[in-house]
Amino acid sequence: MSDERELTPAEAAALVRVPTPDHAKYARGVLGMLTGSSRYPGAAVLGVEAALRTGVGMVRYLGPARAADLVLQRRPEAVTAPGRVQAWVIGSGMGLLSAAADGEIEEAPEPETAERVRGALASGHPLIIDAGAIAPTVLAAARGPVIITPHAGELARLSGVDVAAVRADPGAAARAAAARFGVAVLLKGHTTRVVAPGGPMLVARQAPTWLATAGAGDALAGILGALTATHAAATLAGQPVDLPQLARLGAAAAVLHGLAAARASAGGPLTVLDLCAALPATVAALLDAADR
Ligand SMILES: NC(=O)C1=CN([C@@H]2O[C@H](COP(=O)(O)OP(=O)(O)OC[C@H]3O[C@@H](n4cnc5c(N)ncnc54)[C@H](O)[C@@H]3O)[C@@H](O)[C@H]2O)[C@@H](O)CC1
Ligand SMILES: Nc1ncnc2c1ncn2[C@@H]1O[C@H](COP(=O)(O)OP(=O)(O)O)[C@@H](O)[C@H]1O
Repeated sequence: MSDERELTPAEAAALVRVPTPDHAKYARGVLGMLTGSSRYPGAAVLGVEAALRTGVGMVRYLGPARAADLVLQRRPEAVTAPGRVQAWVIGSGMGLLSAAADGEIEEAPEPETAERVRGALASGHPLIIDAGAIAPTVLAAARGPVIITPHAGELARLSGVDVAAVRADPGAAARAAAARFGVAVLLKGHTTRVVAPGGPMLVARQAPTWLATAGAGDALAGILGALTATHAAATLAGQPVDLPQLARLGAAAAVLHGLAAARASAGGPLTVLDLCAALPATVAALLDAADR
């Protein structure tokens, strides 16, 4: 018997924090992004674009200089100066990061970026860990609650198993990694599965197959980052961003991502920037439907 359960659009809508009249940018939430590299600067641009269009008080983009220039060209709203942050996205478009037991990052595009990654891992804030940062040593250095966002290949690498084993039973592979590493796991694919250790298996299936396109995962990390930062900013009044809540936010991000992809696709191909452009109307439609 499958223990999978689809997160409904109404549940996803309930996880979107709508700003109230007394909200200013810091109260809405600040997302820090350590993404991109000179090899993959586009991943930084896509993640920032997706986060801003999902809705957040501020994005601080703190990755390497070339990527920062491109991010600012596309999105002058992004702030590239360090400062207050309530949640972090780390890893999309970065090389393989590995942290030694003492928290030392051995490989990173630039020393300043490595230092910032160390700081983010030690901050205690919720962490969305993507792509090359999905490594046991990085997870061991993380102090805050973590959700990882692997595709099947990245989950296989993390778990030390063959990708065929992940594909044969993706739910079991995600659940095993969650238990082993003490993190929430969002395993991407046509069906995206999200699970926290010992929690229910939440799934999202809204995405059209046209979504299998380079950079789609970078946008998903940005969407999840925005949802997480807005919740982390409200922790005192609301539910803490613990692992079960991170899993719910992950499933809500996957629902939004899939619905925005469907809206952008309209039955045909889409680009990731098309998906991002469709996010505000997708959020509005989700909230509108939940209101009725
Ligand atoms: N415009 C950009 O800057 C882009 C940057 N990207 C970044 O590129 C880096 C590498 O991404 P990839 O892991 O896709 O790299 P690769 O395409 O180099 O793949 C690495 C390995 O993972 C396997 N793999 C890839 N997708 C898989 C899947 N869905 N299931 C099973 N195995 C899979 C590949 O076969 C390969 O063995 C990441 O940091 C990513 O964030 C990508 O998101 C593409 C767009
Ligand atoms: N066949 C598919 N149908 C629908 N969505 C898919 C399919 N394959 C992949 N996706 C989605 O596309 C995105 C790809 O992310 P990822 O593998 O990280 O690629 P990239 O690193 O190029 O961004 C994920 O959100 C995943 O759920």
